[in-house]
Amino acid sequence: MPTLGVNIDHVATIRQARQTVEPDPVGAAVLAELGGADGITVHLREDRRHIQDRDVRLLRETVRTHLNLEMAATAEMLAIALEIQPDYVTLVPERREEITTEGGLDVAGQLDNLIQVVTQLQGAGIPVSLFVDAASDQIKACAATEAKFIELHTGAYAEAQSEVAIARELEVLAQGCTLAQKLGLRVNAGHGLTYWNVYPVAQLPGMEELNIGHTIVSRAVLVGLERAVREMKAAIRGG
Ligand SMILES: CC(=O)[C@@H](O)[C@H](O)COP(=O)(O)O
Ligand SMILES: NCC(=O)COP(=O)(O)O
Repeated sequence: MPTLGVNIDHVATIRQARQTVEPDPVGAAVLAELGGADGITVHLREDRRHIQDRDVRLLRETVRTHLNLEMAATAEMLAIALEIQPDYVTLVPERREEITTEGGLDVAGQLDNLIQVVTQLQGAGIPVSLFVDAASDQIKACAATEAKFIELHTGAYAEAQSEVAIARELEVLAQGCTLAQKLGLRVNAGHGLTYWNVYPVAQLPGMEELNIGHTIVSRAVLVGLERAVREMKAAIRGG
């Protein structure tokens, strides 16, 4: 059964709506861990629309499970990661105009750059995960970078409407999961997962960790973060 990385980006979204100091993502991480989170994930975006550098620095000191820093593969973010030393880094694509992450990282199209970034991070003792679509060319390119993990982008599965489309997208994820493991990659997944669609993804053989944020924070606004995390852990178990 996969573990749960709770992405607390959107706690910071509420804070940034007023450019104020609450709710504090650092406090949210404590409550998420009390609710059973196996890790904390934050996306330090180039535009700082939600998580701030201050949040990442404090989370490094306070997170008791593991801290996963999502970031673009840029010189700025590489320097921050090497300084703060998260438990692992997930390299994700970023476009300023996007509402949220729209697709997987094009590893095949920027292999030389990503090999350099992965080598520097893992050389500094920080394992790297690459956030990719479950496309065989992308997964093969991930293996070429010698990154330890991939994170399968579950957006297409989450957005599928019909039973046929859901089944098709789940099969794509399953094939990607199998190929990745054959190539020696460890497999995580995330993006758009909810209490209602998470269980089939959790069931994929070899799935290690699910990174889930928006749906948990959405529920937490109504019932509290500890309970929202506890209920997501149960949903992952099929409860
Ligand atoms: C990579 C991914 O799917 C999310 O973890 C990412 O954080 C989405 O960006 P926002 O949190 O800004 O929506
Ligand atoms: N990488 C996925 C993640 O961290 C959370 O994505 P979402 O659940 O907020 O869509």
